[in-house]
Amino acid sequence: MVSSSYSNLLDLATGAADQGPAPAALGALRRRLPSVVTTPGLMEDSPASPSTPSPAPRPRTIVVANHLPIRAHRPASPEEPWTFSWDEDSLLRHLQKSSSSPSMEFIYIGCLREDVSVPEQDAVAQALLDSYNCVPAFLPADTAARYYHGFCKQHLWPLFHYMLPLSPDLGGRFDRLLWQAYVSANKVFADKVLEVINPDDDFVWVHDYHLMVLPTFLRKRFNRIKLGFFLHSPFPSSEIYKTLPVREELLRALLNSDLIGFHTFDYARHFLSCCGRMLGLPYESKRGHICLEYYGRTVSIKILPVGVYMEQLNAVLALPETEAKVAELMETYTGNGRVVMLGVDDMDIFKGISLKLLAMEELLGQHPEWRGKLVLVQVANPARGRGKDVAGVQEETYAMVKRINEAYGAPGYEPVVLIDQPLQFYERVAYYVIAEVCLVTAVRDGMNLIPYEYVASRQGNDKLDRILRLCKPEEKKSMLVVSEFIGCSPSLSGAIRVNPWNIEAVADAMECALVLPEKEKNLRHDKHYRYVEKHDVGYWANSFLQDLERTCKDHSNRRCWGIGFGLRFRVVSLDLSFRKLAMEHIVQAYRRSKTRAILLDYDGTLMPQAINKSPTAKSVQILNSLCQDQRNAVFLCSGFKRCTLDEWFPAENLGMAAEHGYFMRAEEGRGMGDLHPTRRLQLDADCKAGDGALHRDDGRFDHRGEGHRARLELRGRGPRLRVMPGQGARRPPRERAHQRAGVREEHRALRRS
Ligand SMILES: O=P(O)(O)OC[C@H]1O[C@H](O[C@H]2O[C@H](CO)[C@@H](O)[C@H](O)[C@H]2O)[C@H](O)[C@@H](O)[C@@H]1O
Repeated sequence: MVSSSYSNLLDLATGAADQGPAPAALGALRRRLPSVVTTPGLMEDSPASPSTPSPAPRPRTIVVANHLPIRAHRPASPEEPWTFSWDEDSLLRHLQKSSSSPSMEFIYIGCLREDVSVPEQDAVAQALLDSYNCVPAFLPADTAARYYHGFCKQHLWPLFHYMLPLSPDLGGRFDRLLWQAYVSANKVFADKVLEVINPDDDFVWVHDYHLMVLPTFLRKRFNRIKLGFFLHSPFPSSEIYKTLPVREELLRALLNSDLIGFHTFDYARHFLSCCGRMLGLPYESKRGHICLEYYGRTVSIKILPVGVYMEQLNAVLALPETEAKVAELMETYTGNGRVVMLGVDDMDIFKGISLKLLAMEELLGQHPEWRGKLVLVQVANPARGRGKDVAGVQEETYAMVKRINEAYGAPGYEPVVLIDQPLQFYERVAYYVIAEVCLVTAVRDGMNLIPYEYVASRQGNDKLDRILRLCKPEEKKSMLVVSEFIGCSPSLSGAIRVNPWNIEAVADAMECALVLPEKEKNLRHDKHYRYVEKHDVGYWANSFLQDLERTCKDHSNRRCWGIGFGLRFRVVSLDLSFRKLAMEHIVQAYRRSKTRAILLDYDGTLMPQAINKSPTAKSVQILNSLCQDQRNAVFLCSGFKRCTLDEWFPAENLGMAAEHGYFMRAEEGRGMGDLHPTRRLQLDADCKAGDGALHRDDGRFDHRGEGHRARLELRGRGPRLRVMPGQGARRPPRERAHQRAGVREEHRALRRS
């Protein structure tokens, strides 16, 4: 299937720059080398003789993310080596541990959270590779700061969470230096992938907004790379996204992936609208999958929210320290007749902690019966970004907690308990176990797994049931109050959904969550638990990787050409049967034929992409002589204005579609000239007057004329005109029949042309 979005087929046809996969020899060499090489040195020959058939390679997925799922421990003295351990809280680690394909090997590429000095880097890289299959990316300190704290945290993160940089104090204005650092950092990650990849066999899975231009670097090197991308943050509405000065670069870079994943339907919808509105790319549904066609490549869209790692949660629930902590918390709270509501959030501007506190204040104000009884335990993890906005959130939180506790507290009773020290995972789980309600009032969050963790923890186990004094499994319950602006919200149909900005409504929802009949709480819990257990992180990862494999299975049946510079690089992919037209074939066919339709494009095809866009005298002369030949129907398509084309191409008998088909001039008696003349003139006249023609964002022009509606579609498979009887003035039946016949004829004429 050939894309309608080729901009320059001549570029493509010169084909010299086929940057397809490495030639066979290089491919074989790469396979003979160990998969990963990080330190220079002599390689031993492969033990297998050339005639020994090599075993089928083990499938590998290279997982690339900003941070490795590793904790690095700095040595006490420079003589000692660094030590490492897995970061058991990392989603990327969970992804591997819950993979359903035991033969799949995972390699991780990412930064360490700790700074490693340049002389130590080789040893650290080797140790990580040998023991953890991890390849660290080391960024120069200034690039790292500008890339992460700069472009990621100051620009992308706020914008993707709907915060516009309206002033230097609010969000911060776009800074091109930070953008350049982002691109450079992505390039460092790309180089690491290129060091380890077996391009014919390996899958690459890139994670999150930190690495959005990485797909372009990778596809540039290996045109047929099997590449997936998952965005963990929200993808904002196109009205927000389009304010980003590098909006097109990021979209085009993502489109160099084969599969792009989002947590929710809305994020995917926003991305697709951006592709439609900013790049003119429509999407389609192919056998139940949403796809975009980008220069002949199929880019699939995956909508699947991530899940929690159930095995780990169950293991932590069974720990003796968890049981001890649960018993301790039961004594502190339940033993004293308290009911706990729980919030667990990073202390950042999008988590809505202060809105939650306002709602708690409102609840206690409106419902005196809860005073002395209800406790909001708010766990606040340290923010991951830095800046005055974070300090502002902290200040406001402390002030509000103080105010509420002063207003409604009593000796031995604090309505709000703020825990702003990092908790161990088992401690957090213990809080989940004893909490009657979990509250998430973030104003924006990509997904947020806190409600899932809470539900799974409330399911608990037999021992915890005894500590909680639950007699029957049916008595298990959990209640969720969640913001409608977070990614997990659509999956939690039993949660009470709130607009976190509506303080009274949140307070009502909190109260409702407390007083709902027990039976109702049991049912909601059961429903959520069944969902959370099934849709765990393994389900998510396996489903993504399966879709990636499916999307890439045709790669070897395509011919690929890389075109475009820098971040405009893209791959044109064509069927294997596609052949470059040879001049002698054209000349022979031209001589043989008696009736010829010659369709020409004037935007970069007939003439080079030049500053002076007017045709050369020679082009005009050739065009004139083509038009003079009675056997030829010549038609010129262009994005230029009609008056400009009229001036440049005075040839008689030349058909023309100006402004990408908005204006059509048919060469009389042929091609477009076969259109029903009255209708065509009427349409043309109306369009000229700007009357009744409506340009839509999806590349369609709708026109309402007397008694008919016309739609000119410029996207997809090329210009198409559909004329339909309208709801306007009704005509007599005979005239209507005549009209329909005319419409059919127009249709046929257009298809022919
Ligand atoms: O702070 P960063 O290092 O830039 O990382 C951003 C966040 O990444 C992770 O959260 C995101 O992915 C989660 C899982 O898909 C999702 O639940 C969450 O909504 C996303 O924001 C990480 O869990 C966060 O701590 C980071 O802030």
